[in-house]
Amino acid sequence: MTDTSTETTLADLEQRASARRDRPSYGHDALIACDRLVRIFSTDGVEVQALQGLDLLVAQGELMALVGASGSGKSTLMNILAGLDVPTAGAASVAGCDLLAMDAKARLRYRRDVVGFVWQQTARNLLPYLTASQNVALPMQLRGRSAKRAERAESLLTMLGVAHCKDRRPHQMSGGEQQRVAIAVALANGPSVLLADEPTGELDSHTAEQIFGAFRTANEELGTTIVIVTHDQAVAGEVRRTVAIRDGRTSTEVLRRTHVDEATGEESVVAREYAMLDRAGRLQLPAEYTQALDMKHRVMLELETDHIGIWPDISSPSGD
Ligand SMILES: Nc1ncnc2c1ncn2[C@@H]1O[C@H](COP(=O)(O)OP(=O)(O)OP(=O)(O)O)[C@@H](O)[C@H]1O
Repeated sequence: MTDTSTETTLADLEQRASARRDRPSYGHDALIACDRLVRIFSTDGVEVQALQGLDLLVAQGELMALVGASGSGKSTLMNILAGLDVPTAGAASVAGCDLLAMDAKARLRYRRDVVGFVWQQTARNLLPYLTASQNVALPMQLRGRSAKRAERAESLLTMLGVAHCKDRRPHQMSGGEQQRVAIAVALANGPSVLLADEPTGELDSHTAEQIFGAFRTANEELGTTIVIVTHDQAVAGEVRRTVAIRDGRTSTEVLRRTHVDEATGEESVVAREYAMLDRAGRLQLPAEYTQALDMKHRVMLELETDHIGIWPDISSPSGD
């Protein structure tokens, strides 16, 4: 006699297929969604895999930082998100724009209206022969906006604390003032996302703090989603979420939340580090952890009710 209870019927298969179809896609509710992003550069027959299947989700209204060693892929990712470069494989979308499918016209519109960027080199952000106000008005002019350009430029400069620079050209401003004007330029057309690649790299720590304050103001007052690449630990420590990139992939993430002591009412920021788990179940263990326990090619796993234990392979003493 056959056991019909374990048999899969055609109806079961159809139901499973339709459940898979109806499942929300990866990152469907995120403003920025990078899914297994790959970028390979080929120069003189040598291939460099700058991004090796990077996953990243950023929610609307977030202010977050990206950190990582030199060469880990941060600028490559930023250039892709800025619409200046195209990934080799994977998927990436920002505010509903598919970054792999845009034609030249859509790409231009994307760079003008959807994203704003601030670069490390202060000189790259502003035109030297225009005043601060004219620099901020320029993106609006290029978009064909004729009314209230000067008014909006002035209100952005005021919001970022550099109204006193409105009639000055870049060489008449300090590095910090130039970067704050650069943030105003990036915000001119009301982008959904502001990207900043090492915006405080050329500045001292006090000025860097002021620049970070300007990003926070933009985030809080305009609701702009902001992603900042930084080497600056002080900047990274100011945001709620810092994602670390290692070898072209997101590896760990630090989340910070405000804790209020019940007895004293005192507020403190509690930071917690997490490892990233991708959809295939891959986990990157921090090198310090694996080295401390001499974990090499294999580890033992055990599923407990509320956690998974990971042990070194004791079957061979060296783990080899
Ligand atoms: N246009 C290019 N052609 C060839 N290789 C490139 C190119 N751009 C980046 N790379 C390589 O890709 C890898 C990642 O570079 P990327 O500039 O994204 O790193 P990064 O994390 O921004 O580094 P840094 O902090 O030093 O700016 C590096 O190995 C780099 O040499």
